[in-house]
Amino acid sequence: MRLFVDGLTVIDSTYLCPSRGLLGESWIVDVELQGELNDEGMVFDFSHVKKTIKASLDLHIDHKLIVPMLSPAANVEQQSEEVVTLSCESGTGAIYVQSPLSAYALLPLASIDDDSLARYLEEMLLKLLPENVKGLTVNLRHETEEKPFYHYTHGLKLHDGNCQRIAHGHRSRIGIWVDGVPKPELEAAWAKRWHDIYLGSEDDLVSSSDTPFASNKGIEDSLCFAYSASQGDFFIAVPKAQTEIVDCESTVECLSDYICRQLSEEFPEKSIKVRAYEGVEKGAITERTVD
Ligand SMILES: Nc1nc2c(c(=O)[nH]1)N=C([C@H](O)[C@H](O)COP(=O)(O)OP(=O)(O)OP(=O)(O)O)CN2
Repeated sequence: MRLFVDGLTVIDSTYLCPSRGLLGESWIVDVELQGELNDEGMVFDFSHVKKTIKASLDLHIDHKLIVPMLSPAANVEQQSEEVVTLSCESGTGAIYVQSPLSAYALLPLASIDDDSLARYLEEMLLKLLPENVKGLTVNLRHETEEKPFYHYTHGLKLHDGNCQRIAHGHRSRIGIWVDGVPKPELEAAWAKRWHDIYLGSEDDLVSSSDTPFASNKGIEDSLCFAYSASQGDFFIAVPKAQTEIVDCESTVECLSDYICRQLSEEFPEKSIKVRAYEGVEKGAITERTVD
């Protein structure tokens, strides 16, 4: 017997890609369980499927920086029991991160893609399921709607949960209307501008000398951001060309307002509406009207 749950949860994380650097991603998770019926006539109660699998994904993968430990490009050093540093000479420049250990998912994989991550999750999650469940298939998918989107990585220092982690991210669609008319060309322009971007707040920008990376290779071509939050101290250095400094926090409300403000400057006589997503099926709307 096979049991399925589509769209069980969404993983919003960032992974290290040796060629493209830090990639914010949102994976919609579908699962299929293969097994025998238990005394209740079920393979596994849906509510337990949801709780068990979501809890494990939240603990081990969601809102983390996912690092393929078997890639020669990923250098991970444990500074103390709690603090870990990542260095990577990526195709887009040098990347350095220092965070609490809990902000990383250090996986025994050579690279991260939908397939390798799904196979890893199958192995990890099957161990949590009852004995009558003999197999598990995980399918990781993305939104299919044909709309421009960007991959962004960020951290919310003021968030009291896991969004404070300095390198987690999302794959996010963007909708723009000018005087009520949809503008696919502006949506595409923002998707291009924020393609594989790190969004750092102006308030968190620091000199490299105020980070543990001061003398690291390629640091002169990087921008550094740092802050302390309830989970610990966070530092990141990202290639300048892959970074945009925003004059606000990077909550989706502030980002949609930021995009709207920039468009209002570009089109001062026009009414603007921005619908910015944070991952899948959620986000914020900002509207500026002119009389
Ligand atoms: N109003 C807002 N709320 C939150 C924002 C935000 O910008 N505006 N941002 C975040 C985080 O950045 C986070 O990455 C969002 O992830 P989300 O999946 O929604 O968070 P949860 O893990 O709590 O939700 P689940 O989907 O149940 O995993 C948080 N909030």
